[in-house]
Amino acid sequence: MKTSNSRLPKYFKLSVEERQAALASALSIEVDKLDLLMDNEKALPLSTADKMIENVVGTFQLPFGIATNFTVNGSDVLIPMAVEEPSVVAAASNMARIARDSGGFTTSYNGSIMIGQMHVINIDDMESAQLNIEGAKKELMEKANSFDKTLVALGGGVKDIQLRHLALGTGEKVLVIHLHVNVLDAMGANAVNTMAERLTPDIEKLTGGTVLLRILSNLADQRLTTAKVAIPFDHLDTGDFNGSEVAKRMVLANEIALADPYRAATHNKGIMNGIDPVLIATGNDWRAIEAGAHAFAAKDGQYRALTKWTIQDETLHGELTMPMAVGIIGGATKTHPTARLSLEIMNIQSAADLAQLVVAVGLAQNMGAIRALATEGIQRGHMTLHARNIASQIGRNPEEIDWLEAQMIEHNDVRMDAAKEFLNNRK
Ligand SMILES: CC(C)(COP(=O)([O-])OP(=O)([O-])OC[C@H]1O[C@@H](n2cnc3c(N)ncnc32)[C@H](O)[C@@H]1OP(=O)([O-])[O-])[C@@H](O)C(=O)NCCC(=O)NCCSC(=O)C[C@@](C)(O)CC(=O)[O-]
Ligand SMILES: NC(=O)C1=CN([C@@H]2O[C@H](COP(=O)(O)OP(=O)(O)OC[C@H]3O[C@@H](n4cnc5c(N)ncnc54)[C@H](OP(=O)(O)O)[C@@H]3O)[C@@H](O)[C@H]2O)C=CC1
Repeated sequence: MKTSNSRLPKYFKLSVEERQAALASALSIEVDKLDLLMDNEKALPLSTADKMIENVVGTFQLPFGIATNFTVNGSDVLIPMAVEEPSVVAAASNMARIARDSGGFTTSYNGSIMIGQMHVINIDDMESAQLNIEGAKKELMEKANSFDKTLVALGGGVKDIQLRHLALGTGEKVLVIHLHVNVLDAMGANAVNTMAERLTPDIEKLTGGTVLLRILSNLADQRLTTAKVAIPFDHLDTGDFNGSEVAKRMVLANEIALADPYRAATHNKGIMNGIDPVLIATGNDWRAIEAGAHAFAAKDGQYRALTKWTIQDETLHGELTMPMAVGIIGGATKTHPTARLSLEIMNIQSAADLAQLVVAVGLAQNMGAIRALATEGIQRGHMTLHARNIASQIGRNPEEIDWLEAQMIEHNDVRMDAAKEFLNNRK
C-alpha cells in the first residue's frame, strides 16, 4: 500500500464509512483490505491477545484515526494514530497541511544502535578490571554476537563496547559496561538483554566482580532521529496575527520551554501527543520511547524542550531530535493485526522509515500546540473538538448529541455542567 497524495481536504467532514472508502482510494486498494478496522475481533483476535500478555480477559479499543496531509522527505504519507484525546489528529493534519506547501518535513536517522548495560559491583581492582575488558573487547564482541546469529547474519550485532564508572551514595564503585548493539529493524530489548545476560560469566571472570544488572538502556542516545520543517512567514497567518508575529511568538514559546522545566514537561507532552498514537497504532513499546525522550530532554542536567524553533530569512525553522527505538520486527509489531495494517498504510519497510515518520509527527504536533498556545490559546480548537466527547456522554441519541455539541460551541461553554443545563432548558 502506498499513497501518492495524502492531501485529503475536509476528510473530517466525511462519515466513518466515507473515510474508510477515501482511505482505500488514497491507498489504491479495495476497501475490504481495511475490514479489520470495522471488526474488533479481527482487529485483535482474543486468541492472539491471549498469547501477547498474561491473564487476558478481553481486549481494549481506542479510536484509530488517520492524520492527513503529511509529506515527509518528498513523499506523501497517511499516518495512523490510535489515541483517546480529541484535537490531536486534527492538529497534526492541520500542521501537515501548512508544512506541505513549503516541502513538508525532512528527516534523518543515525542508525539502530541500542545500549545494553552491565553494572559490575564488588571489584577489588578497578584499573585491572577495566584493562582486562579493554584487552578482551574483540573476543567479548564475538561471543556476544554468537548469541544472536540471525541479527549478525543480517548485518547487526555488537559493534563496540564502552566503559563508564559510577560512585554510589553507599560508597560502592560500579563499573558500567555498555554493549553497543546494532539491532537493525527491531526495538532491540530482547536481543540486547539476551547478550548482556549471557556475557555475565566472561565479565565476572575478567573483572573479579559481580554483575548485578543486565538490561538495555532506554536512553537510546546512539539511536537518534531528527525531523525538520521550514515554514515561510506568509504560510503562518492566523487571521488575528500575521505570520511574522506568529513565528516570533512560537520561537518565544519554545525558548520558555528551554528555560523552564515546568513548561518543558507540558511542551514535551505536546510532542508525545503526536508520537505515542503512532507507536500504539504500530504495536510499539511507547513506555520505552517516553522514558528515552524524557531522559534525553534532561541530558544536560536540566529538563528542557526537545525542539528548537528559530527564524531565518522570514522563515520559521523547527527541529526535533530525540531517541526513537522503534521496531517493525519483534515485540507486538508482527503479532497484532492492526499494527501490521498500520505499517502497511505507511508503506514502512524498516525501523528507520518508521522512526523518521514518528518524529515528523511529533514535530508537527508541537508546531500545532505552540502555534495555538502563543496566539489564540488552546481552548478554542481543542475544546471545540472536546465538545463532541462531552455531548456523547449525556446526549441520548445522535440528534441530541449534535444539538448539544452545537450549543456548547455557540455559547463558548464546553463543560459537562453547561451541557446538562442546555439539555434541561431544551424545550
Ligand atoms: C483544532 C485545530 C486543528 C482547528 O483549527 P482550525 O484552523 O479551526 O481548522 P480549520 O477548520 O480551518 O481546518 C484546517 C485544517 O485542520 C484540520 N482539521 C480541522 N478540524 C479538524 C477535525 N475536526 N478533524 C480533523 N482535522 C481537522 C484539517 O486538516 C483542516 O484542513 P483540511 O485538511 O480539511 O483542508 C487547531 O485549533 C489546532 O491545531 N489546535 C491545536 C490543538 C492541539 O494542539 N491539541 C492537542 C491537545 S492539547 C495538549 O494536550 C497539548 C499541549 C497544548 O498542552 C501541549 C503544549 O502545551 O505545548
Ligand atoms: N526496558 C525496555 O524497554 C524493555 C523492553 N522489552 C520488550 O522487548 C520487546 C522488543 O524486543 P526486540 O529485541 O525488539 O524483539 P525480538 O527479540 O522479538 O526481535 C528481535 C529479533 O528478531 C530477529 N530479527 C529478524 N529479522 C530482523 C531484522 N531485520 N532486524 C532485527 N532483528 C531481526 C533477530 O534474531 P532472532 O530471529 O534470533 O530472534 C532479533 O534478535 C518489546 O516487546 C519490549 O516491550 C523487554 C525488556 C525491557
